[in-house]
Amino acid sequence: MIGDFVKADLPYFDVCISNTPYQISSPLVFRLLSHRPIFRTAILMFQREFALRLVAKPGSTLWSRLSANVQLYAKVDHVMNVGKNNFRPPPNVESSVVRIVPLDPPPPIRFEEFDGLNRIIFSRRNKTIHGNFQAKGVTEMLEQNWRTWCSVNNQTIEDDVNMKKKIEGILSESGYLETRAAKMDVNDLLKYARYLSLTGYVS
Ligand SMILES: C[S@@+](CC[C@H](N)C(=O)[O-])C[C@H]1O[C@@H](n2cnc3c(N)ncnc32)[C@H](O)[C@@H]1O
Repeated sequence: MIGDFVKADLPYFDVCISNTPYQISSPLVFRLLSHRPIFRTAILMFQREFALRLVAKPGSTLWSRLSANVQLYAKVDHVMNVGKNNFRPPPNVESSVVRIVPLDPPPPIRFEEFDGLNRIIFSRRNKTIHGNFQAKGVTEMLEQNWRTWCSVNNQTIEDDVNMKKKIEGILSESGYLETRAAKMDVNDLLKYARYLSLTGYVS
């Protein structure tokens, strides 16, 4: 293609095959997943570590915000290893080819809402959700989201809001208080993100 794949207007396509520089791996994947109409399949080459995070399963050491964000929207498979000695001169890193097949229809949540939750809970993925929501800065951000949500939805805000208590209440209601992101699969995360989004805490 001519131009920057991440920024250019993309024409209709059914299949995408690419071997781009590895520094644009993440924007490339998210550009593809947000593209409409949904394409059929993409065959892409990435640095091995990035590819393994794309396909990582919940509970494994590589399960991360990237794995969850991508697997919410697509089925991802590792197709083959491509060793560095296949190139002249050999690069410093190993490569892998992956296949990305977007889910059609896509899941019923905005990417920003799902990623908003993942950003918080994968920052310390082995801590409990409860622990992560107590982290410095997180309570302030949730309060900001909640206040915006209240004003958009014409909800009255009490004078003396105890945000920590409010968040504790929401977390216990959700049933995920003691769960760790490292162990949550995409369905758990989706359910939880929808819950927080409906109550105004992630946006
Ligand atoms: C590793 S080479 C691969 C060339 C060829 N596709 C192949 O497999 O032999 C990476 C290619 O990606 C192109 N490229 C770099 N940044 C890009 C971007 N942001 N959008 C689209 N193409 C890009 C480069 O111009 C270069 O041709």
